[in-house]
Amino acid sequence: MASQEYSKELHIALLAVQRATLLTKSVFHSHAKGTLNKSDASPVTIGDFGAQALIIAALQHNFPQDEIVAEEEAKDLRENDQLRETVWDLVKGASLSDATAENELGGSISSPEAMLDIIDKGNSKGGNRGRIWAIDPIDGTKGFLRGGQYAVCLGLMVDGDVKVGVLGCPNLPVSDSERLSENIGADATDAEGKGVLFSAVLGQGAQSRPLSKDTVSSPSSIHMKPLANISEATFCESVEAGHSSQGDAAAIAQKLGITKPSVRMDSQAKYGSIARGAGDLYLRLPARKDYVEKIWDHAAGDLIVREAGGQVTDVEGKRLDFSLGRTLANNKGVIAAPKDVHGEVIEAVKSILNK
Ligand SMILES: Nc1ncnc2c1ncn2[C@@H]1O[C@H](COP(=O)(O)OS(=O)(=O)O)[C@@H](OP(=O)(O)O)[C@H]1O
Ligand SMILES: [Mg+2]
Ligand SMILES: [Mg+2]
Ligand SMILES: [Mg+2]
Repeated sequence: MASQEYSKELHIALLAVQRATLLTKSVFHSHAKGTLNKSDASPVTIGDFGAQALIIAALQHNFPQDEIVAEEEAKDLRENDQLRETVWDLVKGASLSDATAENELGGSISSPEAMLDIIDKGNSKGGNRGRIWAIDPIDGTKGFLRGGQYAVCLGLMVDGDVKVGVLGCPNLPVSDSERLSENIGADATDAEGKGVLFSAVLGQGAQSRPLSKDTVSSPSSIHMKPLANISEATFCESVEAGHSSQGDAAAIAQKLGITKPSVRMDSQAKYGSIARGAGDLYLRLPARKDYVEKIWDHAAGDLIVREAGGQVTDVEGKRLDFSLGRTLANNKGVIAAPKDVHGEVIEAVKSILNK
């Protein structure tokens, strides 16, 4: 069989996300989390730094010419010896149990200094030319800290268009058929039956597979759930009220006749959940006028939902534009829904937001 376009990129992305996701799980279970507050008051942990180092190392080994846009930088680790050592201890011990898979990722990083330089390789400005990977080593860091939902996120853009996307969600159920419940955001655990990788390649559909400790497991195709009536929909939104205008979300739901309470969960696990039909809609309404969304918070999820039969736009109905640099400078908010009802949702969104 002729290999499909982007098959190597997908394979490496799956392995890299899997290895990094396992590192974040080990941080959750056995380490002090080394939490710092960044200048925007959001948290970053040793898990964020470690996962970013592992993913970039794997990309550099396989695709040395590619550029990388990643959320974190090594500055705090350069200034704090103890923090650097803690992250290094984690990173040097992280490997997939399958030797072939680990080899494909280039094996371990050689030294703490090399690790810092690797983390800082995620400083590309992004843009509309060439191959650029977008990495969010832990999306939903607050969810991660409280044992809720979070995701390790990786997307490949070529000339500003997302071609490959992978999400590692260790606290979501493996099963695609389990519908979302209200407490999934707060009470998630990575007990038996939990841990899933979502992926998509443009034009080739979307898939899920169980998170494993060695090589990647075999996939199942995922699809958004057909909605006979929009009023039956379950919609997802952010946990933090400050990230999304939840009063407006409730008004939009009411306008659409939706009576079920929203499911609040952190991270791109929201995109994965609707792509597999566990939920139906994702509403992310702009709350703070000055907040501009980052490409690493949406690249993989946008593609996975579209390849599962959904449409993803901003609140005005414009497709997300990943070609403008590190941010979605031309978009406000995100509305993701099955293709055939997306227009109806946008009309409701506009009617509430324009009031
Ligand atoms: N003010 C504001 N408005 C909107 N979005 C913001 C804001 N501040 C931060 N962020 C980014 O949101 C990422 C987490 O999004 P979530 O949907 O998981 O939000 S929430 O945690 O459920 O509130 C989170 O990603 P991580 O930093 O990777 O956790 C942030 O990049
Ligand atoms: Mg962050
Ligand atoms: Mg994020
Ligand atoms: Mg993050």
